[in-house]
Amino acid sequence: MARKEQDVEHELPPPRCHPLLPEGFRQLNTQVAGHTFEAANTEAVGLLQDPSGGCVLKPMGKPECGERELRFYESLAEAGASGDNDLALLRGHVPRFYGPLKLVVNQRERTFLRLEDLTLGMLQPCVMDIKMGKRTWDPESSPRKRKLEEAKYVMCKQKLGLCLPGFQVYLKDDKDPSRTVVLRHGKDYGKSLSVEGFQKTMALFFNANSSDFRTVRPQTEVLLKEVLRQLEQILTWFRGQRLLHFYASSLLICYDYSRLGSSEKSTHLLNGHHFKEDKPSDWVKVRMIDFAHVYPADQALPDENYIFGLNSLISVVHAILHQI
Ligand SMILES: Nc1ncnc2c1ncn2[C@@H]1O[C@H](COP(=O)(O)OP(=O)(O)OP(=O)(O)O)[C@@H](O)[C@H]1O
Ligand SMILES: O=P(O)(O)O[C@@H]1[C@H](O)[C@H](O)[C@@H](OP(=O)(O)O)[C@H](OP(=O)(O)O)[C@H]1O
Repeated sequence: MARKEQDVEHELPPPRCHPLLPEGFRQLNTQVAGHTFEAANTEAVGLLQDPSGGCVLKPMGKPECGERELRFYESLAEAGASGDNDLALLRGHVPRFYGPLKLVVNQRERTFLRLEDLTLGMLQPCVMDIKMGKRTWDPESSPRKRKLEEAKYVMCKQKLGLCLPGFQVYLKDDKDPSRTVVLRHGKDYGKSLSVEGFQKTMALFFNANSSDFRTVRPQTEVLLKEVLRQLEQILTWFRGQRLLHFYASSLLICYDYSRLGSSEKSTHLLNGHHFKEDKPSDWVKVRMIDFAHVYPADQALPDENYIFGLNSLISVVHAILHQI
């Protein structure tokens, strides 16, 4: 049966401008936050998708930010070759990196970072970008940038060490359960959230408010437990490392709504053979993204700023799990 879908919220509309892109590439229509294409400014560039390569392409933006992010991914690649150190262990928590690529976009050559598409294979991708830490300005920020950052997302950021620049979620339409709706919100919504609003939004994102408990609940529980498992692994990494401090970096939580509806083991077709598979990590991904402001750790101290946000996030997800 054909799936019926409908957009219900339009604060964060799907991209409607038409940048000149090289053949085979398209705008990443699951991009929920960050720098985007703009109809009136051909210099503004968002993320691209290379559907044949299974990757997304992130433009290197402001020179110092782009260079820092490239160096970060390159240092991880080098560490990977040399084994079991903190940098090598971090590779499991970030998208795979396939190197830089020059592309001509809007008639100008730009460099992109090729990254694993975290939504790859998801039929109905739910995506949430959560920016981590009370402090989102880096050690080289001007007093002006620092002030700007401190004035944003104030209600959540200062209490939880978290803020919500954007998300999209598939939901069952309350009025017509045979329909699925897509809800998208951007940074204006995130900036308006109180702590309570943040908690409610998280529950909504995990489809944990659904009145359709009988069918949805078992898989919602699987989803929440898997998110917690991946968050705990990231926390373990942060507790052990003294190398890096992450400012204005995000966690991207992605899951496939189409896997939420059934608690039965799903069967997939591979090379004509059906096989059973029920690995939540296949359809739930929590990864660190956005490394434009990663710095060597000050005095080799742990990144308490990030750890504080991560602990809050774990508490919020735990509370949702216990209330379903
Ligand atoms: N590896 C990925 N796979 C899938 N989607 C991604 C990936 N990386 C980024 N995205 C999407 O792109 C968005 C923006 O990513 P990112 O935060 O890296 O960009 P940015 O322009 O540096 O953001 P900011 O303006 O906060 O600095 C994310 O919210 C997410 O929707
Ligand atoms: O959340 P908002 O209000 O969108 O604010 C943006 C956010 O802080 C981004 O992280 C930052 O990009 P960088 O991380 O690349 O600095 C961007 O700076 P910019 O406008 O100078 O690009 C800000 O505008």
